[in-house]
Formats: sequence, C-alpha cells, structure tokens
Amino acid sequence: MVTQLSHPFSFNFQSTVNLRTSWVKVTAMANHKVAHVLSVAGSDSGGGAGIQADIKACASLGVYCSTVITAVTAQNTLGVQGVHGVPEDFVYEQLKSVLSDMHVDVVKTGMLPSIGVVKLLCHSLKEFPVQALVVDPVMVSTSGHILADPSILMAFRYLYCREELLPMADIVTPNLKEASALLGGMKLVTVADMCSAAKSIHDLGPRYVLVKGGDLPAPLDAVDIFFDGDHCHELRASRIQTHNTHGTGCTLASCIAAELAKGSLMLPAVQVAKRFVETALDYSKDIVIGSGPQGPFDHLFKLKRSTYNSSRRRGFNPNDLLLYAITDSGMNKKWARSIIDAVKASIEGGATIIQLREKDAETQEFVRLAEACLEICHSHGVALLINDRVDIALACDADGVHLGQSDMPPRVARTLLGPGKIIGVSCKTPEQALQAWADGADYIGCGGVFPTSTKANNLTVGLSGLKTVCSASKVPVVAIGGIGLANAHSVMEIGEPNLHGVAVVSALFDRESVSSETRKLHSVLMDVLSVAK
Ligand SMILES: Cc1ncc(COP(=O)(O)OP(=O)(O)O)c(N)n1
Ligand SMILES: Cc1ncsc1CCOP(=O)(O)O
Ligand SMILES: [Mg+2]
Repeated sequence: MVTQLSHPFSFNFQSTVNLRTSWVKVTAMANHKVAHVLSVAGSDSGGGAGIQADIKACASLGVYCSTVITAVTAQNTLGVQGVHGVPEDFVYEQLKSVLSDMHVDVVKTGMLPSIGVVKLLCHSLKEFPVQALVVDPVMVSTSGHILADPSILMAFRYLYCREELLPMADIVTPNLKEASALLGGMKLVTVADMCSAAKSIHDLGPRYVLVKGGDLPAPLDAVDIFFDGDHCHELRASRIQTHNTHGTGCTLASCIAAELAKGSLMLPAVQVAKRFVETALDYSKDIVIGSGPQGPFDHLFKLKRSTYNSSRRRGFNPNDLLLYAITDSGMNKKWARSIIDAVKASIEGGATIIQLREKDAETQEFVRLAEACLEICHSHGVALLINDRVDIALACDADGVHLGQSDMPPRVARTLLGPGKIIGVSCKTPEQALQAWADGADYIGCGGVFPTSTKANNLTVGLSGLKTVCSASKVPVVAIGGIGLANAHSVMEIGEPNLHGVAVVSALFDRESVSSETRKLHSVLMDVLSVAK
C-alpha cells in the first residue's frame, strides 16, 4: 500500500448545495476524478458512529464515501442493545460490487464482526487493490461495549490481523483498550506506555500506528501517539469538556482516510483529522440528543455555520434594506463612542440592517468587534454584514458581506460562505447589476448617488443613474452616498419598486446622537412607504 496519493480534484460538496451554480459546477467536474473512501463497517442506529459517522465525516471533508455494511446494531445513547451480523457472503457481495466498479482510493474499516468477514475483506483487497487501507480496530466502543465476537479479539491478534489485515494496513488507529487487546492485555496507563504499545503494534505489520489516548487520565490535553516506524510523535489537542463523544474513533479514522484519498501524506492527514474531531466536538459540546451518558456530535457543523440558521435568523428579507446603517470608526471616535455603542444606538433608532465598515481595524480586533456586534444585532433580530472582509464574516459567522467591484468576487465569496449568507455588491451600472445577480448576490448597493466626503472621489450616478440600475437589476437595490434626512424622500420617490431603502454612514454616525438621527430618518422612510401604499 502507498500513502502518497495524488488526486487533484476532490468531491465538491458545495456543488450539491448551491443550487444557483450547481449545474455549472457539476458539468465542469464531469470528467474529474472524485476522491473516494469505502467504509467497511457496522451501522449505528443512533447515527453517531459506524457507517453513519463515516459518511458524514467524509462528506464534511469533501470526499465521496461508499459503504459495505458488515453488521447492523441497535444502539442509542444508553448503549448497544443488539448486534446483527450481515451474512458473510452478502458482505462479500457488497465488497465486490463497490470495489469492482467504483474506483475506490482508500478503504477504511470499522466493525468487522467475524473472522469470516476479516478473511473476505483481505481477499477482496488482494483482488481489487486500493491505494491505502485505514484500519480502525473496532472491538470495544468508547462506551465500553464489546462490538466484535469474542473470537474476533483472538482473530485480530493471532490470525488475520497479524497475518494479513494489519500487514496490509497503512495505519491502524486503536484506542487504549483496543491497543491493549491487540497486545494481549498489556496495561497502558502513561504516554510512555502508549509509545511502546505503538511500537509493538507496528511490529504486527502496519506502516503507521496511532494510539488514541482519549481515555488516559490526563486532565488537560488529549494525547495521541503517532508512530511512523522510527519515532513516536505526541499529538496533543485540547480536551473538550463534553459528553457528546460517541463516534469520535470512527470519525477520526474516516477523516484520515478522506485526507489520504485527497492525496495527503500520513502525518498531515492525521493532524487534519484530529483538528476536525476537536472542532466538531467543540461545536457540539452542548447539543442534546438522547438521554444516555454519551451523545453523538455534529459532523456537519461547517454546513450549519454557513447556512442561515433558522432558529436564530430569518433568511434575507429585501425589506431589511430600508434603513441600512454602515459604521465608520473615524466618526465614532470623533464623537467619543465605541462602535458597539454606535451599533446599539442605531438599532434603538430603527436601523433594519447593519454593516461594519471598519477600514482600519486590525484583524484580531475586527473579529472581536464583529462578534460583540453580532450578539447585539441578533438579540434584536437585525442582520449584521461585514464590509470587504469575507474572512471576518467567516470567523464570526456574520450574516453576510458587502463587496465592492474590486473586492473578492461574489462568486468566490458565495462558495466560501455557503448558500445561506447574504452577499451585497456595489454597482454603478446595469451591466454590473446583472453580473452581481449572475454571481449570486442577494442585493446590490447603488451609488454614490450624491457626492460625499465619506468616500471622496467616488464617481456619482445621481438619481437618474440609480433609476437606470434599479430598473435593470434582478435583485433588490439599496441606494448609497450622500443620503440623509434632507434627501432620503427624493431618493425613495424615484418610483422604482426594486429600490428597498437607503444605506447611510455620516447622516447617522457623524452626529452627536445616533439613536435620534436614526429615529428621524426611519420616520421619513416610513412616511414615504405609507404614501407609496
Ligand atoms: C450597501 C453598500 N453599498 C455600497 C458600498 C460600497 O462598497 P465598496 O464599493 O466596496 O466601497 P467600500 O465601502 O468598501 O469603501 C457599501 N459599503 N455598502
Ligand atoms: C461606502 C460608500 N459607497 C458609495 S458612497 C459611500 C459612502 C456613503 O457614506 P455617506 O452615507 O456618509 O455619504
Ligand atoms: Mg469594498
């Protein structure tokens, strides 16, 4: 088996969820090879471990996952209530079906419930060689339940693991109990013990060994030992305080397999896998599924982060553009107020959407600020967008971004942010407006309508330019530039149904009282709306 693989194209998960661009992407990728992991494992009715974890882990890392089901288990967060092995000849049939046709890159094994299944797997791997084999020697679940026939413990040690499966493996990933079982009951209590166990398991044939120390009585870090045949590497990760750890072993091995399928070397693959599990556990530490002592975690946290979470947000509503408040740190500094206070005051006055436009903020400070503002905005049901900085929007899980013509292309931002985030694009012409729509923008900001010192030397389009852009645009429009109490009504009265509001900086923030200026502007806009009805 080799560990250096080369698959330049991985499965693009985004293409399945972004309906606007899916056809283009799927067509473009039609000739490309998809990185593919075959999971040979048991089904977990609770959905947290086994085959179910493997599919979710691979999908999260953008890798296709096929499955050969070796057993069906009845289990939940209380434990394992039953195990029903799939007949061996049918396991073999599944193996043949997938391996003979679907170009598998990496096989990952989980629960192998009988010696017969181990034999058939080894036979199949000789018949249909793959580029790497990841063996998660599932014998004892994290909750302590024996998931293999007692004879399999013997089989692992003496028969096929020793003679065939382990020598074929590129990596084997036992937890402490499994490592101990593989070594005939060797006691493992220290990191040094783990290292000598890793070396002894390496002697059984695999190229690499990862002994997982999650059960080690270490208070702070979780330490795993990675043995590469020469050296023991201590891989540390912070220990996440959670009961939702069911399926971590399966997930880690699947992530290693997925990274190998994408072409990674072994140590980087293990590091990515560890980071994935750590992040997923952290994200899921407080979720509640089931009443038992050990719950599952959420593999698809990335998808959740990048979609408009329905429990917290409402999705993009064009009417939110009515009074669009855009911050400016210079102005807030001048009036001796913090940006956070400025955001609070604008919401108090009736701002319907907020944009943080902090041109001089350092990245770390910007993230901190954005997180604080997001909390305030969400507690009032107001969306928060970030000007220019997609990285900041991702880091704080903001509701979206506003991009100019020379900022990150909206199509790229859409791929990074996912389908649920709001993307606004600045446009001065009908052509730009149509392009923004084609690139997946949710709204456009048209301006500057009037000259303004907030963005000096910015070409203005005037009310006529605004009208032309509005009538061409297929997405809602907000007007920006030199707009305030004196002229907001003239902007809104151009009679374009597509114009949903005004975006304002100085008329709100270069004033002594942000809340009262916002309130006054809000009232002007409401008057225009009531007349229009
Ligand atoms: C709502 C809205 N419209 C337009 C802009 C201007 O964005 P951009 O052209 O990228 O210029 P900067 O704001 O980055 O200077 C905006 N910010 N918001
Ligand atoms: C960011 C931006 N884009 C076009 S005009 C402008 C500035 C708007 O600021 P103000 O509302 O103070 O005129
Ligand atoms: Mg910009």
